[in-house]
Amino acid sequence: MLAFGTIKTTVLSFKVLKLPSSKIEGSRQLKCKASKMELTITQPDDWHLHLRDGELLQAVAPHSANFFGRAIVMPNLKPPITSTAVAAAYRESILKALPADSDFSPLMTLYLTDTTSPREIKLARESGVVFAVKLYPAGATTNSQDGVTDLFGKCLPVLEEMAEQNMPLLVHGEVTDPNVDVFDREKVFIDTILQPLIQRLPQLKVVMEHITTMEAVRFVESCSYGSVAATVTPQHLLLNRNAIFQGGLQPHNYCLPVLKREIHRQAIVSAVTSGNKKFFLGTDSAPHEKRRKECPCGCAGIYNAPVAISLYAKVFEEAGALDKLEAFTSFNGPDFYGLPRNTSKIKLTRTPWKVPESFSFSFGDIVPMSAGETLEWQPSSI
Ligand SMILES: NC(=O)N[C@@H](CC(=O)O)C(=O)O
Ligand SMILES: [Zn+2]
Ligand SMILES: [Zn+2]
Repeated sequence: MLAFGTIKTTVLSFKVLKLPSSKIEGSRQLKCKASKMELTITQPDDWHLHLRDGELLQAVAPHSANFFGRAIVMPNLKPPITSTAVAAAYRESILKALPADSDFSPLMTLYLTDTTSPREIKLARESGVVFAVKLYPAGATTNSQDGVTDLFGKCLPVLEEMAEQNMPLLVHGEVTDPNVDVFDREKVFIDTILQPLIQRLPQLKVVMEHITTMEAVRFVESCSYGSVAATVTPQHLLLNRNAIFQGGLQPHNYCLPVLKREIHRQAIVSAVTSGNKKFFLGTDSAPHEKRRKECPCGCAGIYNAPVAISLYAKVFEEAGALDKLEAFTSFNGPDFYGLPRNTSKIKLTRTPWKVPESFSFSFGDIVPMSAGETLEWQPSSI
């Protein structure tokens, strides 16, 4: 796996110590010593998470519940979560999969199809358990075969109802036209779907999920605050497309949208570490069994739940922007969704720890992002 730049402990400590206290949200929370450093932040939420179902859900839910307060749970199960009733049942099974003392709160989403009705959106809003609707262009990614074939042709009444109900639309922003190069699919989606959509329905709240390009950064920056935002994954902040081919084919670095060139990675890092409130944490942690990744026609998706907070801290540290980490992990998301910020805190300690090569379960193994690597920051609850 590629690492861009090294962690410069002395430089970092110097930078943090030098920050004017007015620039550090709750500067008393940053305690620096020469060799050890500790950071206390409001508990983060994950605004894009795949928890799956069945034994996979049982296996992965505790990893997210360890340090995240809430998560927007993706609906791309088989069959997909297309109604509020099914979303409520799925929520119950997630709660059952959590450790007994967990306060983790799953925020459910509906999977938009060509036949979703405006009435379903009303039901979703009234339920209090559904917080967004997810657009998968049919064929764009894992379990998207029931997704939308023609957004403007089939879904306008539903989108109008969503705007009315203040129900956010979350988008997997890639076109599926096989003639469009796989590295250009996000950019073309912005030009042909997203721009026209926000022009047509400026009231609709849209989250561009897992952005991967400088064009997406610019698009989100150009939209007004509160109408369009973006989630950002650890992999799109830390890796460029070389990581898919480094020393041989690396299936555990394959996700969708696919990793892009280094200039795109840098644009995303600049955007999130600038403190812009339109960008927030969404891991897109997407577990697949090892044998479904390491095979011909392997699945897209990176399992990063166990390492995500450490990796985000690494990105902000390398950019000299640890003072902006908390807003990205814990404020910008709830502010955009109109939800309260968490009140509990977590601690990040500079305690190097080795990421397991894999997690073993009765049904098989799951390989996490950064498997076998040593990470500097270790989260713990307070
Ligand atoms: N990101 C991925 O590569 N895969 C996700 C689907 C998605 O978020 O597009 C999955 O569900 O496996
Ligand atoms: Zn996606
Ligand atoms: Zn996803």
